[in-house]
Amino acid sequence: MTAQIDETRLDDADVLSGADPAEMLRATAGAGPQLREAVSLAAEAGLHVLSEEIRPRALVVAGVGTAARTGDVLNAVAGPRCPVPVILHRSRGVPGWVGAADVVIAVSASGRSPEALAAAEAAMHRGARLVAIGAPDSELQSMAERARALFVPVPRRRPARVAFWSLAAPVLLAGRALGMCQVAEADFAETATRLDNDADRCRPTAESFVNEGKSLAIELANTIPVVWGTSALATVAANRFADQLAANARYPAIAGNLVEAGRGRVGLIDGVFGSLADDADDFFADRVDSAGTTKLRLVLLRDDGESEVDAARATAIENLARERGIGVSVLNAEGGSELERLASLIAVPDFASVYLALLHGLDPIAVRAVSELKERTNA
Ligand SMILES: O=P(O)(O)OC[C@H]1O[C@](O)(CO)[C@@H](O)[C@@H]1O
Repeated sequence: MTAQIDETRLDDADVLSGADPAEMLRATAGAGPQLREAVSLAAEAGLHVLSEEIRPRALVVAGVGTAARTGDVLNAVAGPRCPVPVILHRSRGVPGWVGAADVVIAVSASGRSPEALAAAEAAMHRGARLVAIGAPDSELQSMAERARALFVPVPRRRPARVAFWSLAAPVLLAGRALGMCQVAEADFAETATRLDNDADRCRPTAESFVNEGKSLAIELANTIPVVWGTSALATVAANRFADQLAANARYPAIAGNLVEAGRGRVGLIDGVFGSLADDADDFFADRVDSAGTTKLRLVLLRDDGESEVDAARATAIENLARERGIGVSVLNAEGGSELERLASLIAVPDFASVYLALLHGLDPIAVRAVSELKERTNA
């Protein structure tokens, strides 16, 4: 059964502000200024000194949730020519092989996730070069000071997922200083401008028919989103979208790379949430409680960086889905640099996840289940 929705809610300013008491829309619109601020905070923190050091054997990005996504961003922007492996570590501590030849970047917006703190501590004991990124005056900052490590402050923003660019920029700048990726100052500036422009296009006062954030939310309403990226970079954006759909809108979403999708997951389109959902509609046609069945919606995040094979796969999967009556939304990356293209695939989906929450009358910030889980596990 699907939930009743009233699309006009999204074009009613009172409804939007009433359902968004902690102003998630405003926070989402601040992505551009946030990126500019993060670049200058990272410069003040002196990350450039890393360029004077010997290139590490490996770089470990340690953290959870949004903090961990920053490692995906570095990997995607650095691309396949990256001379140093970037390893994401999402549990406490660091991998057993980490030693003095490695760099550990501990990332935590609050500066207190047990995973990032344990990683910072382990890096200290193993003699690895530590860089810490997180809230000022936090446990992570104290630990960085004890270790005489570089520390980049991240202005406190709640929830942590809003701080995506504050966390990602210093990780990229550390990667650049270590000779792992090339991101020019102009790339950051142009990316911030793109984020500003996308925020303007998705602003609450722009009506649904001209507002891609709202229209994507409406397309996804009452569906199970399946978000596939056609390149490594687009896959980072796909995973970020799934994170945002879960946390902001409480929607389950499947995300990944099109290559993997083509090796098995594409079978979803023939299942009970795919083409069989139409038969279920017929079956329930006479029942009063039937308000339509939940069906997949395919979201393709496409990028000029995709290979010819991936482009052909994307078109084929799009057609297969449409032939089965499954709706498809396609977003194309725009911009010159990897960073800007990534941002172009993150900005509108970020807004869509917030508008989808508001469409259902859900506060996008207060996620009760997360708070309850933390209380019950003291985490
Ligand atoms: O970046 P932090 O503060 O370490 O938080 C890690 C993750 O934990 C959460 O707060 C959920 O518990 C996420 O929102 C966040 O990405």
